[in-house]
Amino acid sequence: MTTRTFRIAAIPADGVGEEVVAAGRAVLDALAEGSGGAFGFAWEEFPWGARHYAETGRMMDEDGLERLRPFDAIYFGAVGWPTVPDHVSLWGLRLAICQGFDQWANIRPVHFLPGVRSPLRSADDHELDWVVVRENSEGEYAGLGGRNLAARGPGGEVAVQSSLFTEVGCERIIRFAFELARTRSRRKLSSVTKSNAQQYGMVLWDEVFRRVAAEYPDVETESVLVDAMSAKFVLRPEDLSVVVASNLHADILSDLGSALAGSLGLAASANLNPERRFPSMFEPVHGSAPDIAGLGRANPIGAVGSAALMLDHLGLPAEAARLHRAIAATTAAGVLTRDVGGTAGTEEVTDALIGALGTYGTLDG
Ligand SMILES: NC(=O)C1=CN([C@@H]2O[C@H](COP(=O)(O)OP(=O)(O)OC[C@H]3O[C@@H](n4cnc5c(N)ncnc54)[C@H](O)[C@@H]3O)[C@@H](O)[C@H]2O)C=CC1
Ligand SMILES: CC(=O)C(=O)O
Ligand SMILES: [K+]
Ligand SMILES: [Mn+2]
Repeated sequence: MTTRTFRIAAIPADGVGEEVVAAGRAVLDALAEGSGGAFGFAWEEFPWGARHYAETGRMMDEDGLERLRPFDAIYFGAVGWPTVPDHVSLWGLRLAICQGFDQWANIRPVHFLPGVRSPLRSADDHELDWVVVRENSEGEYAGLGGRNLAARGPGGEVAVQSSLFTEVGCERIIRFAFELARTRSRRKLSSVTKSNAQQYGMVLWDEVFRRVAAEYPDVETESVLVDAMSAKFVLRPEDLSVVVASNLHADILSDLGSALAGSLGLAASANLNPERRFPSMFEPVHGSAPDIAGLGRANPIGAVGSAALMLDHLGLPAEAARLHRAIAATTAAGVLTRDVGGTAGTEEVTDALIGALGTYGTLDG
């Protein structure tokens, strides 16, 4: 049998990023070992993050993007630590990679897991299953603006932070979301907007949504203002399937969604360059969680779910499904970290996931 070896760049970065990336790597290596040599991972780990910044003055090396470019995928933890201003660390690493590699589609699924109690208690019996599709290249995170102290003197500083909405940028993410909606049992796409207050960018977004929607008559659509959508996430979660939103709106809504599923520690994400001109990057939705970092308590499921999204992207859908089954078997067995009401540590959950791969994982995979 020939072995397909995938070259993966691991960037654990800061805080719990280190713990959950180690967990994800262990689970992926166990999966590869169980494949009987069909595939394997060649890892290279990059020590970028806040510690690297303290040593070098940079979050990542100057030639970082060039060095990452040949990899099949990037497996990322989380960036940010109290020693570095958050806007410096975020722009120096995660946004530098996402925008530098035109990873314009950020996929963030939310679903219930057996054995994990959602704060939406009445919804626990429903199949809650959404995908938030986040515009990941422009919008409110275009980095456009400036600060001007000189013009108005001390105490009068002015800052401008502009959003950029391009027709091309709106269309590609909205079309991507329609295509995704078509693959799901509930063919519905909800567009998140704020065009009542933001009369330029969000109105363009709405117009593109309506125009593209005409090409997908088989997909049910709705356009919902972001404030109302946040209420709908809580009150009518079963009415959502695919939700497409701007960079900022989807950032906020995806944290809300993962909290409603039980914890931020559960949520997975993929930063995709759909044209595959550049490597895509897979990371849990959560940040570096300085409040629990280093204690061995981080929930690894968001990072492991992100590894499943990476397997799908690498053309290994059966292996991705196997990983999802191992996650569900582990939570159903009550092996849970503290954030979801259990007592297990990161390593215990990781061991249970690896064990589940060997038993439940092979049922029909
Ligand atoms: N993509 C990225 O790398 C992101 C980085 N950040 C950065 O992370 C740092 C901390 O940001 P916060 O606002 O505190 O958000 P956070 O997501 O790191 O933490 C929010 C809350 O969720 C909990 N939590 C997060 N991940 C968890 C896990 N795996 N298991 C159990 N509990 C978990 C934390 O303990 C905390 O109470 C900041 O520097 C921020 O800029 C924040 C979000 C995303
Ligand atoms: C930066 C951040 O919060 C995110 O990418 O989700
Ligand atoms: K992250
Ligand atoms: Mn976020």
